[in-house]
Amino acid sequence: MTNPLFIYDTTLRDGAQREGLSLSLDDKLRIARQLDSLGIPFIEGGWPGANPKDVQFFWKLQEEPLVNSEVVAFCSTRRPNSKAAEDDHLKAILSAGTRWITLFGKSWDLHVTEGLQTTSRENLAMIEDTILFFRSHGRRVIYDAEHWFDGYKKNPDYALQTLKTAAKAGAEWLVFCDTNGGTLPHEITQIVRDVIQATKDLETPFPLQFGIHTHNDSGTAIGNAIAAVLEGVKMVQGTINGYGERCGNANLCTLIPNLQLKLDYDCIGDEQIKKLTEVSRFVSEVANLAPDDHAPFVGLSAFSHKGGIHVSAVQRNPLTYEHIPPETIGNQRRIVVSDQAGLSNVLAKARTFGIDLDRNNPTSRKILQELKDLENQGYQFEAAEASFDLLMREALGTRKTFFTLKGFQVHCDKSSDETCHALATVKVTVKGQDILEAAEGNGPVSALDAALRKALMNFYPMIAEFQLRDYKVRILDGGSGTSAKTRVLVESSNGQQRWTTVGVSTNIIDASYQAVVEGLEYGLLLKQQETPVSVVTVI
Ligand SMILES: CC(=O)SCCNC(=O)CCNC(=O)[C@H](O)C(C)(C)COP(=O)(O)OP(=O)(O)OC[C@H]1O[C@@H](n2cnc3c(N)ncnc32)[C@H](O)[C@@H]1OP(=O)(O)O
Ligand SMILES: CC(=O)C(=O)O
Repeated sequence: MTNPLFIYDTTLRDGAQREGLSLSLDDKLRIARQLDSLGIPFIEGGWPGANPKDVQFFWKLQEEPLVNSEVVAFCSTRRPNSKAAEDDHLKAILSAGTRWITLFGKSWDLHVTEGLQTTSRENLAMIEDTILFFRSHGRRVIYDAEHWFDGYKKNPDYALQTLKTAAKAGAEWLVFCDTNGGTLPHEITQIVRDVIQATKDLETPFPLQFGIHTHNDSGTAIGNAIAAVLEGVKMVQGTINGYGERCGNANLCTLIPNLQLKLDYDCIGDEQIKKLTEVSRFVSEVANLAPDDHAPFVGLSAFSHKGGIHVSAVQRNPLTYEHIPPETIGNQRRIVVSDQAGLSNVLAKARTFGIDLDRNNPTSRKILQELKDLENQGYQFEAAEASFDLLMREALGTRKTFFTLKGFQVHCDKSSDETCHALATVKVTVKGQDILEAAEGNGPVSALDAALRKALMNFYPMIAEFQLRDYKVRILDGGSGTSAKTRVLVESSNGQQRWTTVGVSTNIIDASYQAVVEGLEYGLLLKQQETPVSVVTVI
């Protein structure tokens, strides 16, 4: 490593302080193993003693240790007017069995007097005593200087005393924390520069190393961390997907590529950085939070091209509209079709569907025109690529007819016990036979879906595997009241793949019907397809 930078992940501790995020013991262990495989040097696992789950987490890792990463226990300094050696909270930290402990202490005198309700002198004693206690038990200490920047701005002399106390007591890393997230990058630059200068001649048991821990309350967590790195800090703390207290922490999925690919620091291996997108999505899945499609580097849309001008150019040379090759961090380029499209979008999309289409084929323009006309009527194909694939096949005369719809009826009634019942009847022609089927459902769409499946099941038994996974409705021109147009997006699945179809009508049942029918048709088409097409998401 020529330019090492130590990444410190706190997803399992500060990340878990995000409102709405709750990780079970098993979730924490699964995430830790992913971070380990990513080669993150330090993983903060939690605060042993704060809750039973965090205690068990460390015990489990003692049984099956991580391979690449150091797991770190987190805690505060001892309580005021006590002894570290007699503090049960600190004993619980030792029992976690980690080599490294991260200890946070107060840098801001306001927190000492108001938060801890103690004296400035006692706070220094708490920092020193706790670090000496851990060192006497052979532990290595990272010192998180909580509220560093706010404390330094208000009372630089006292803030420096706290930091020097930690360094002299034997903390190996001093981490500047922007705990309230209110600091801006130019302030970080100046303060980090001044403090490194002010401590350069300090006599300490270990050579001093500095770190940075930023929060995103001002939207500058990434810029702040980079500013500190450019001033010489060698540890960067953050979380996967930027999860964390309030507005979150510095997002490691953004920081790592910036530091490694643009600033040439060695953070994780070149092969491991290719797993970043996968790890980001894995963590959001385990955390049960929808992934941010527009997240830099790892978001689904981070390398999606929608405007026709962009698509045309990016196909000639990706550098025209991409800041890095998406594969570097395991993401991929996507071409989106919409009313912003040009012929380039249509041709690129055709290729991903396995359809042979070129610029000189007059059908290409016809498809583009139809796309724009339908989008003008309210269809949205960027979210419903399966319907766009069917539209192309229709235009080219290659759309296969699995069944022909003759019509449907839906009855809904609400009984005196307040429950709603729906009954749907469908008429279809399949392989030359006319079929009439009826089914009930808890609503008109589920009744229609059930009746259609019943009608088709004998001819296409694979329909039993298909599921309607998601159903989204949007009113397009709300000002028109009950005659407004409705767009329905239906996501279907066959257990291995997912695809989305769209329907638009002034009647919500008709719009749903179009989307459900195309969903079934596309599922049947996929079963016939020899090679998988990229319109579907592999589950
Ligand atoms: C900047 C950060 O993110 S720090 C991490 C914050 N994370 C968390 O708080 C999550 C885990 N915390 C917990 O489970 C609990 O708060 C515990 C177990 C730590 C403490 O619980 P309790 O004993 O019930 O105390 P409570 O949460 O009400 O208050 C915090 C106490 O810690 C004290 N404290 C705060 N910071 C420090 C510090 N650096 N050193 C010593 N004590 C501290 C406070 O003064 C307060 O003490 P008091 O109880 O004597 O008033
Ligand atoms: C330690 C920590 O999480 C903070 O100061 O934000």
